[in-house]
Amino acid sequence: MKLIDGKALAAKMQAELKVRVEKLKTFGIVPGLIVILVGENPASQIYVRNKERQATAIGMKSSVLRLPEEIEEVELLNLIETLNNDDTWHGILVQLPLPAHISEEKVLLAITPEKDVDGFHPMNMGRLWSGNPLMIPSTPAGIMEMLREYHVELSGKRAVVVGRSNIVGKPMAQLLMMADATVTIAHSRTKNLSELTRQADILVVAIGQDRFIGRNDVKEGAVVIDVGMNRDENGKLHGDVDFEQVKDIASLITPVPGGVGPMTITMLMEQTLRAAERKLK
Ligand SMILES: NC(=O)C1=CN([C@@H]2O[C@H](COP(=O)(O)OP(=O)(O)OC[C@H]3O[C@@H](n4cnc5c(N)ncnc54)[C@H](OP(=O)(O)O)[C@@H]3O)[C@@H](O)[C@H]2O)C=CC1
Ligand SMILES: Nc1nc(=O)c2c([nH]1)NC[C@@H]1CN(c3ccc(C(=O)N[C@@H](CCC(=O)O)C(=O)O)cc3)C=[N+]21
Ligand SMILES: [Mg+2]
Repeated sequence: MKLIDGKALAAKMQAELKVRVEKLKTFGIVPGLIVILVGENPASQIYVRNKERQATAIGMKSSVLRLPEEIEEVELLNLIETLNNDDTWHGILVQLPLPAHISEEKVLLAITPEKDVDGFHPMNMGRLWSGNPLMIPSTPAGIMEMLREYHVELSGKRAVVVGRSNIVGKPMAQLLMMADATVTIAHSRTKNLSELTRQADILVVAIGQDRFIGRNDVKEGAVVIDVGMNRDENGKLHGDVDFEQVKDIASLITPVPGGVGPMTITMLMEQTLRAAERKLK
């Protein structure tokens, strides 16, 4: 078994991003990412702090707007409209999930697709699925970078993605398909899931179920990508894959933490930088 070190790859990419940021600054453009955080979700607080730290570390401008849980939907929509027209910000990210009284769909539609660094706007989703992407969701984008870095061959390989969310499972499947893998998407209603996952050369798991995938669910030599982030009662983080059970079966495997998570944040920075670089053209 070999570990896919997401943390190390993220650090390497950050150094490259820093050079691009400096270059852009010589043209008078400071790339900026603004994150909107509604309410007090403790997990979100951590991610948002990590994003701010990383943006600052590579020389980007970054700010977090912390809004009260009770904010009205229309206020949030107005704020997004203001940010859409503010040249300081090349990327706008609204941290999910949102409180129940705010429509996620309306909020995602309000962000101008050019600044939608998450790639969640229907136009960006549509562009990805039609094979002409503008912004790519950062978690699957980071996974593709990891597969590239570790020279994982995808063409003609059998890939199984477990989970069909708009932010991870679906875009992941499309990126793998664009790389010529044969892709199957599984979800909570899939029958004989284990039989399916055991056929995967590349197995991506994004379901939010603590250590759900075990030794009998993985083919010998498979590449296993674990997106899950599950915190146990002691505050310890676990993936959707039982790392201890699977590590000696997989040829390559991502740990949690230190795998997909750090790459997600770095790819967000990359998309923001790309949005800013487009201003030069
Ligand atoms: N490291 C990172 O950068 C990120 C990590 N995450 C983590 O990844 C996980 C998934 O996130 P997200 O995609 O947003 O989750 P969602 O809750 O939006 O989607 C979960 C998906 O998993 C499926 N699912 C749930 N239980 C099972 C099961 N027992 N068997 C098969 N499929 C199942 C669901 O099926 P159905 O559609 O039928 O309900 C659904 O499609 C979470 O742990 C999250 O914290 C998320 C984003 C980024
Ligand atoms: N609009 C929006 N965009 C997102 O990209 C988005 C979101 N909403 N909502 C929540 C999910 C989750 N997510 C993670 C980012 C980084 C880590 C990360 O850095 N994880 C570290 C550990 C962090 C820790 O210790 O808690 C690791 O895996 O090593 C994890 C999860 C982004 N998300
Ligand atoms: Mg979710």
